[in-house]
Amino acid sequence: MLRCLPTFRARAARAMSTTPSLVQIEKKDNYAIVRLSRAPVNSLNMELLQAIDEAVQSLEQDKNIKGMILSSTNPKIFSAGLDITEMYQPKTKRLREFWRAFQNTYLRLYTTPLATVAAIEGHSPAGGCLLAMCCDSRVMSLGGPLIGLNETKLGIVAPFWMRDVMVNTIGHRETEKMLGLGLQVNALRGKEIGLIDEAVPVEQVHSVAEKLLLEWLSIPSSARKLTKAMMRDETAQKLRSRLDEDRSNFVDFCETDKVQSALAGYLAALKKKAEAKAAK
Ligand SMILES: CC/C=C\CCC/C=C/C(=O)SCCNC(=O)CCNC(=O)[C@H](O)C(C)(C)COP(=O)(O)OP(=O)(O)OC[C@H]1O[C@@H](n2cnc3c(N)ncnc32)[C@H](O)[C@@H]1OP(=O)(O)O
Repeated sequence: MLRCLPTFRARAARAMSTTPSLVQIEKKDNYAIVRLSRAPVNSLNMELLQAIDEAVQSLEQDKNIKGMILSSTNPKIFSAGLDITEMYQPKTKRLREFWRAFQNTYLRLYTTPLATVAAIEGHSPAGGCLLAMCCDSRVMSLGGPLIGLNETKLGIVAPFWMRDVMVNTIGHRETEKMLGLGLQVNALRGKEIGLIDEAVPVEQVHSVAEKLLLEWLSIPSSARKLTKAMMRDETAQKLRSRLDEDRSNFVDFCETDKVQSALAGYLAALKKKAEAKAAK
């Protein structure tokens, strides 16, 4: 048994060195850069959601770390939102675990005492937009990338807590339009409506994100954390008190024929677009 141990350890080490990590953490002096790293588009499957949750939790436990920049290893895509293949033709048990992972990741990121800034270089639809909105500030690159909650365009409905976070960020009327019409906007329009704090050329996204983070970190820490809690706890508590009900609503909705056929159509359209791109 003891003789097996080094072999087992060597295998585990090899596996760890070859399995790409879904989230990369780079620690700086008193903050970390957390890069989503699930090719090709950082679609949020259960494992990526759990990895984000664990990454934030581990940074919260590190006494030297006071803040984080949430970013992507893919400069063209921040995150494509929830992985649609998790919701299409699902197994109920996995679907339930997937939604719980989404709820947990939202609650962790929205209420973390760390100061958080989203550095958005590329597209950020739906669940990607939620991750960005959970941060204290958002910097986005000018030009092509779009951000927004586009769920209605897919024929699905965002849960109340995604709506609440958007209302807290851009107000009721703008949310009504963005959410109802499934709109995605570029950085300039995002800045006009308060969804984005800074719209800058792509090469400046990280330096401006760092500047914003340092501004948050210049505030006396306990005052900053208590104020964040005061602003956000009520919204988070609304979901905490209804976790199971929200999950049941999602699972029931997702498993309807109507939603399954909408997801099938959307996946087929994505595939067709990808094939046309590859053929060029
Ligand atoms: C029932 C549910 C009820 C309630 C849930 C409410 C909450 C839902 C939240 C969500 O997040 S839903 C997901 C919404 N996301 C989107 O609409 C984004 C869809 N994707 C795109 O628009 C584009 O892919 C892009 C992100 C702009 C990137 O474009 P690009 O041209 O760079 O890549 P391409 O489109 O070719 O995609 C590459 C590859 O990735 C697959 N893909 C893309 N997005 C997703 C996704 N969200 N889930 C799963 N897979 C995705 C795409 O099909 C291609 O795959 P292929 O290479 O195998 O063809």
